[in-house]
Amino acid sequence: MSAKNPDRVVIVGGGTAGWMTASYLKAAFGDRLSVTLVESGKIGTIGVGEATFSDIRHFFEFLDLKEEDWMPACNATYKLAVRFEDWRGPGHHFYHPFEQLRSAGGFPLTDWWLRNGPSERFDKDCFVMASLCDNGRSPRRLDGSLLDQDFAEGAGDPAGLTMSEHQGKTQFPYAYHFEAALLAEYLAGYSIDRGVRRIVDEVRHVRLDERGWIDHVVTKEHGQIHGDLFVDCTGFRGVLLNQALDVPFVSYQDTLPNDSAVALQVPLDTEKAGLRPCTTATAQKAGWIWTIPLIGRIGTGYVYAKDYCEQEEAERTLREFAGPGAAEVEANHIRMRIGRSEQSWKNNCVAVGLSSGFVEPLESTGIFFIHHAIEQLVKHFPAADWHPRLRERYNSAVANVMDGVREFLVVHYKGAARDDTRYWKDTKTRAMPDALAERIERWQVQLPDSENVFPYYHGLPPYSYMCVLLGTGGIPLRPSSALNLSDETAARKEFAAIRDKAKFLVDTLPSQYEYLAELRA
Ligand SMILES: Cc1cc2nc3c(=O)[nH]c(=O)nc-3n(C[C@H](O)[C@H](O)[C@H](O)COP(=O)(O)OP(=O)(O)OC[C@H]3O[C@@H](n4cnc5c(N)ncnc54)[C@H](O)[C@@H]3O)c2cc1C
Ligand SMILES: N[C@@H](Cc1c[nH]c2cc(Cl)ccc12)C(=O)O
Repeated sequence: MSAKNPDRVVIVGGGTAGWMTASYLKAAFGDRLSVTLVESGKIGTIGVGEATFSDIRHFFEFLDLKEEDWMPACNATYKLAVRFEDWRGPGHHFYHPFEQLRSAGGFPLTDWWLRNGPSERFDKDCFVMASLCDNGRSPRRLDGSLLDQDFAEGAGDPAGLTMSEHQGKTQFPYAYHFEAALLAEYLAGYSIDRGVRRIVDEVRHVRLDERGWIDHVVTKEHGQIHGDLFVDCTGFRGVLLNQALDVPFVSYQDTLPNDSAVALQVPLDTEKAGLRPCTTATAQKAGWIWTIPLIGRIGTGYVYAKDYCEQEEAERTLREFAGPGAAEVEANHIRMRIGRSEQSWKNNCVAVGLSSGFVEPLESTGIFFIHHAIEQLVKHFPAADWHPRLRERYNSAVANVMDGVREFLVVHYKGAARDDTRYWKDTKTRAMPDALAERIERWQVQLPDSENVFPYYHGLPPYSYMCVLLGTGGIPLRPSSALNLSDETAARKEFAAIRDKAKFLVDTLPSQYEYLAELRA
């Protein structure tokens, strides 16, 4: 056992996970930590991964990066919500926004809405963001100020807290869309400027010592690369953790059958088309299509289950959906490994990114998983004794985040009212994660709250569950019985205030295109 604290990190993989890890570790430990990143020049990155959680702002803040520093370089746009289309039935849409749910008389507005909502749109009645999305508004004014002082940036949040310690405080009003490859490139420049050594080469062998810990990796042209801690960012291959250290992979496929995707990058005249400030997930016969508006192009892709749809049919469906602008664009077909490694940290090897785990991008969680993993790695960084408790706590936090998100995604399918194809019919009878069936039973009598959703931190607050259940429409819900005896004056006032604020914001905010054109000028 080494007598010194580990201070040499070797990262294998140069995708979003690799460069997010390298840049964050450098920002955390500076020159006290040596970081080497090895990435193959021949094995491509996954090439997708463009929408995020709002928490990602803490990543950029930690690196001391402002929006004007990185957004133009990554063709980035704002994301106020996910817009779900055709999940309840043809022509229906609803939003899952970045906006705290208000209460009246001690009960969430959604309870009051179920009892006697002002309209058939719970999202427009309970959240201002739904109106901003419907009208293509920017979350910032042309002077750069945020849309509303209610969303004060970081108000009262001490700097440096991890995401899990932020949840439940001010819900920041937006996330981002960006070109994954451009972000990786930007972070590579940031990292190399701060002393990260980049080696473009393929790792051919992983050499273990007598304890089964990684002693070094052997590359094709740069020989042996030694280190103390090895970070596996090799994507779905899991070259270090799953292959060399033989850590099993726990599949989620029995509950989430979507295992394939086909993606297109469709050129876009942004000025002519405008910029919808949200990700769109449009339900299809055997899955759903994502639409992510970027500067200059639309990122779009069909996530589907190969047991219900051949890849040729999936590509045809996507091309028809994307329209003539996609005619000359090459399709990127992807097989997705759905699930997580049994443990993401074994001995002196930590997996971050697809090598650690992945679920379909329905709620844009891949980069959230990376960010969470890196924060937790810093929080549990080993000392000379490599205390196993640190690894155990890390593995538990990472496993819970992925298991919790998996459960949240299953709720989308269990709740989807549409049942027009074998795929959608099967969603209702498919296996569920343990305890979810009981949770769904309870939600039909008492809406989701902090006591009856997945019990460990997984990045999603109870109101996210409310949005999905109310939006998909397939699970019968009812308001708290206490409202039968409650005065609804306060709720009526709250609904009126939301309606008035939404109208004011739509009337006074610039379009997203107008704001970003200024930012890029
Ligand atoms: C269809 C799809 C849509 C997605 N959409 C989103 C989204 O909207 N939002 C989101 O947050 N996430 C999304 N994701 C997830 C996101 O793409 C990934 O989390 C992110 O790109 C991280 O990928 P990675 O760096 O782990 O792996 P990769 O991008 O696959 O990178 C792997 C790296 O390892 C290197 N490598 C592999 N083997 C070796 C070797 N032997 N030697 C040296 N180098 C090696 C490769 O060269 C590459 O650099 C999506 C994923 C898929 C599949
Ligand atoms: N911590 C997450 C939770 C969240 C709250 N609203 C949304 C909406 C969507 Cl589309 C994803 C995630 C979330 C965050 O603040 O990003």
